[in-house]
Amino acid sequence: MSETEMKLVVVGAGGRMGQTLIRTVHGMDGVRLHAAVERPGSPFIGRDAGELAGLGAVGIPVTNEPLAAFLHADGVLDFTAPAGTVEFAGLAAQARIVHVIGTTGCSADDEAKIRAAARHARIVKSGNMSLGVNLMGVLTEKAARALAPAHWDIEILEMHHKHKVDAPSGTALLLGEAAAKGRGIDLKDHSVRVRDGHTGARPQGTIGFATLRGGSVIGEHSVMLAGEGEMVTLSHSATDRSIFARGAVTAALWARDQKPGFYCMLDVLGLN
Ligand SMILES: NC(=O)C1=CN([C@@H]2O[C@H](COP(=O)(O)OP(=O)(O)OC[C@H]3O[C@@H](n4cnc5c(N)ncnc54)[C@H](OP(=O)(O)O)[C@@H]3O)[C@@H](O)[C@H]2O)C=CC1
Ligand SMILES: O=C(O)C1=N[C@H](C(=O)O)C[C@H](O)C1
Repeated sequence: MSETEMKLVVVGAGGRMGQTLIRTVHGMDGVRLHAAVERPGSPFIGRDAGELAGLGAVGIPVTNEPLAAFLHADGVLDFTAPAGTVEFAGLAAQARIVHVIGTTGCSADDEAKIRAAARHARIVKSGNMSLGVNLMGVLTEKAARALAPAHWDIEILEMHHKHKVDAPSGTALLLGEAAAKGRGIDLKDHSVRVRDGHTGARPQGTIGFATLRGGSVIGEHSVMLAGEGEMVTLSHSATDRSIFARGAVTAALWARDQKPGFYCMLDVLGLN
């Protein structure tokens, strides 16, 4: 075990991403699992984090005490739920450590609290931590900019597993923000998130979202740019959650050398 290895805490350790993160930290150089956290009352408390993730015992029992876990750590990997993420951002600020946030579905109020915590913590937050989706964001921005004068329509389609609780996905919103940036407009004033009944014709300049849920789909996203008689589609398929976990660990290692502040994956990947 090296002294320079970054000591990481996985919060939401029993979740789909929590277990993937534990396996990924175990398999990557330069990092090691320092603690694993779940909420009080969780059936996972006290279980060995490695056994939970299918690795065999690693000697780290899951705890429900995040502050104690953060105090001697270098960073936190957080794919949980908005209320937990806001709490963990405050604790990461107290501990002056890195907080990598993959949690989606945060409200504007949650975002403001997370940004306030970034005065003391080094926070990296993204609706999608994969290299492929962040590249797709850059391509979407470029395509939207190039096609704006021709008034092509932009629609964003996503599909996820049946357990997902927020919509549109964080990725769909990230891609929508990229399209809006390319067009030089504010997404919140131009997005159409629901269509039902007699909607009337599509208002020009809007960015539409459509959401599908079912089965075990990890994450499918398409940006459709539709003109008269032709269409360009950019798409991304996630076939393994380790793409998000590897991105999160890469973000933690990058943020270790940054000043306190709020960053995104484009900063980490040098795509900004
Ligand atoms: N940015 C990205 O690249 C990605 C983001 N995500 C996002 O990550 C989040 C989690 O996804 P997923 O792993 O599928 O969800 P899961 O429901 O499988 O896992 C979430 C885990 O976090 C736990 N949790 C929730 N609140 C707290 C808290 N306050 N303290 C401690 N533990 C807590 C849950 O416990 P309990 O069950 O008891 O509530 C659960 O074990 C979602 O917001 C999802 O959209 C997912 C993949 C990629
Ligand atoms: O909940 C998920 O599973 C995922 N959530 C993220 C999102 O909301 O975009 C990222 C990924 O698509 C998986």
